[in-house]
Amino acid sequence: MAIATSRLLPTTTGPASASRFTLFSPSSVNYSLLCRFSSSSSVASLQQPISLKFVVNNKFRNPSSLRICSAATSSSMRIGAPPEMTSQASFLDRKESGFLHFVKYHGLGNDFILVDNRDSHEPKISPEQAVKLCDRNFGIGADGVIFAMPGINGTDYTMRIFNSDGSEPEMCGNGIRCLARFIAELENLQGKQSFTIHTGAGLIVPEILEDGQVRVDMGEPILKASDVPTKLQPNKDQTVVKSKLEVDGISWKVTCVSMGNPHCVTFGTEVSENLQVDELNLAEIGPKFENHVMFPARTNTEFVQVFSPSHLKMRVWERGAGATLACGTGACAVVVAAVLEGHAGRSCTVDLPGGPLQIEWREENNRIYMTGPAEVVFYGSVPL
Ligand SMILES: N[C@H](CCC[C@H](N)C(=O)O)C(=O)O
Repeated sequence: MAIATSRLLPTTTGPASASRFTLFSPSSVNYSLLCRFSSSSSVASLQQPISLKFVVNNKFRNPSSLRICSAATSSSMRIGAPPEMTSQASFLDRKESGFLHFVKYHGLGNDFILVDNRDSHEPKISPEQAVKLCDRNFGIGADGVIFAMPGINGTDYTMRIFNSDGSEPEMCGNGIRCLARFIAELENLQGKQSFTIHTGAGLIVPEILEDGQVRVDMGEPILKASDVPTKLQPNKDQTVVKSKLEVDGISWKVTCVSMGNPHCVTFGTEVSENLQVDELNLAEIGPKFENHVMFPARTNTEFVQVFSPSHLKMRVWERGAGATLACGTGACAVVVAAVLEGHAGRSCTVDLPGGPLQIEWREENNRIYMTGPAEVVFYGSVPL
């Protein structure tokens, strides 16, 4: 009997006895469950279907039985999967109509709903549906929805992505690492793999490494002001490096870089270059950069602190997603800006709130390489 281990993650912060769990069961079946909570001796016997959210350490492939070891309880619980779940068919093969079957992934906490869209170049859901599904209270909760689609012009696959506000960006660094791992799972591929992915930023090549991390050739940075795009007055070489941007009466020094999507990188203001990023009120200042008139396509904004020429710390306010725990294209733009402004070398560790990324801007080919994790959070189905 296959035992898939998992951990319960209470989705509420209330006392353990009040923990509520949400499972997106791969079908409409819910589970009845007997729960013992460590904070009370009474056994809460819940006969009506409730649901659980759990992190499945193994693939949800043959869950003839699941042992649930709850973080909220000291005891383990056993639930039986409904009959149809015990077939060899993997959850990933489910195709019931009227439901969206998805896998939730995250790259350093920048989280996405991944959809197997290999049968069509048309996304399975609309931007409006993506907004609803990304809602962290009324939906699944995510920074965006990513579609694995058939390749174009000889690439293995195509990636399209909707931000949580429904807008469609050209590229997503953390997202393409998650997409690579998702594709490997769909194709049942183990070990080192690399894929050619057509994106709005052109050809991107993620490679799954032996240790499960993903290294991505993110292509070349775009520095020409009109291509970022930004309306800021460019320097003689058409780039915007350490230029002045007025936001709410404060003069920021910014460098603008596109990784297929626009980025405005700042290390500080005209008055103080030594930014303490943890002190920033992103919710207050982020939207003013994102929607600034100088960025006709809006912009992602990265606020950077320099620890050393090879160690940077950043926080990000993303276009169409707000403050996220990580931004892969943003980390790449940050290293480019740090080199151009003379703060750092071409190989850096970039600390993000969700964890570190390794970024290298190679001089010999002008391409940027990003290395970082991509993890499954849970599998689910949601009625459309
Ligand atoms: N919100 C971004 C797309 C996602 C980028 C970020 N999540 C990454 O990892 O690169 C934009 O509208 O350009």
